[in-house]
Amino acid sequence: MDAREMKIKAAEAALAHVEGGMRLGIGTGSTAEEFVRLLAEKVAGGLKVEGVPTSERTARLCVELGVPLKSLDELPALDLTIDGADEVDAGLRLIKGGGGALLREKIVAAASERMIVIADESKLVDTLGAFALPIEVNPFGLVSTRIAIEKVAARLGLSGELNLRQSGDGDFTTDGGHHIIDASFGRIPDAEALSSELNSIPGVVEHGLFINMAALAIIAGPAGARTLQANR
Ligand SMILES: O=C(CO)[C@H](O)[C@H](O)COP(=O)(O)O
Repeated sequence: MDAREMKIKAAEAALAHVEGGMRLGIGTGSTAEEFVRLLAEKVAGGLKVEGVPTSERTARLCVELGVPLKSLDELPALDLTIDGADEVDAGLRLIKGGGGALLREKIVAAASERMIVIADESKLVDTLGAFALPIEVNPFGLVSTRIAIEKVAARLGLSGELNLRQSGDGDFTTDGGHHIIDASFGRIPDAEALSSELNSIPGVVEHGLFINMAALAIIAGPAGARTLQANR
C-alpha cells in the first residue's frame, strides 16, 4: 500500500463518523483532500452535511466537488472536524501547519465538539519535533518576534534554526495575511510548556502545536486503519 492509499484508508475510516445533518470542519492538506473527495461522493449520493473549510485551498476543492460550504460565522458551532497532521504522538498531541493553514485549522477545531485526525503511519511519533514546528507570525516586527521565540526556546532548553517559510515568489503568506517561521527545535519534550510560552509572544499569531484538541486519531498503515483515542 503506498502513502496515498494509506491516506485514503484513514479518510474512509473517518467518513464512518460522519452523519447526516452534521456541521463539519474540513481540514487542509493531502490527507484531508482525500476525505473531501470521499465526502463529495456521499454528498452526491444524498448525504446532507454543511462544511466549514479551514483554508481557501480546501474551499476551492469543496466547491469544485459540490460539498456545501458555510462560513464559520454562519455555523459557529460545529459537530466534527476532520483534519490531517504533520505529527501525532500517543497523547494525540499534534504538530500541524505544514500546509500553512494552522490558524484557521485551530480556530475551526476549537469550534468543534470533536476533532478527528487522519494520517498515514509515517506521522506517528514518540515525541513531537522531528517535523519543524510552524509558527504563524505577524509581518510587523518579525525580527523582534524571532528573537522572542529564540529566548522562549532557550528557556526550555530548545534551540535550532528558525526559517521564514518561502513560496515561489517570496515570503509565504497565509490566508490570514501572516508569515510562517518553521522552527527546527528537534525533540520537544514539553509541548505544553512550549505552547503556552509561544502564546505569550505578541507577534506570534498562533503555532502548530495542537494539544488537547483531537479526540481520535485514525492512523493508516499497510495492514489498514487503527484508531487511537485521547485518554482524557
Ligand atoms: O496542518 C496541515 C495544513 O496546515 C496539514 O493537515 C498537515 O500539513 C498534513 O498534511 P498532509 O495530509 O498533506 O500530510
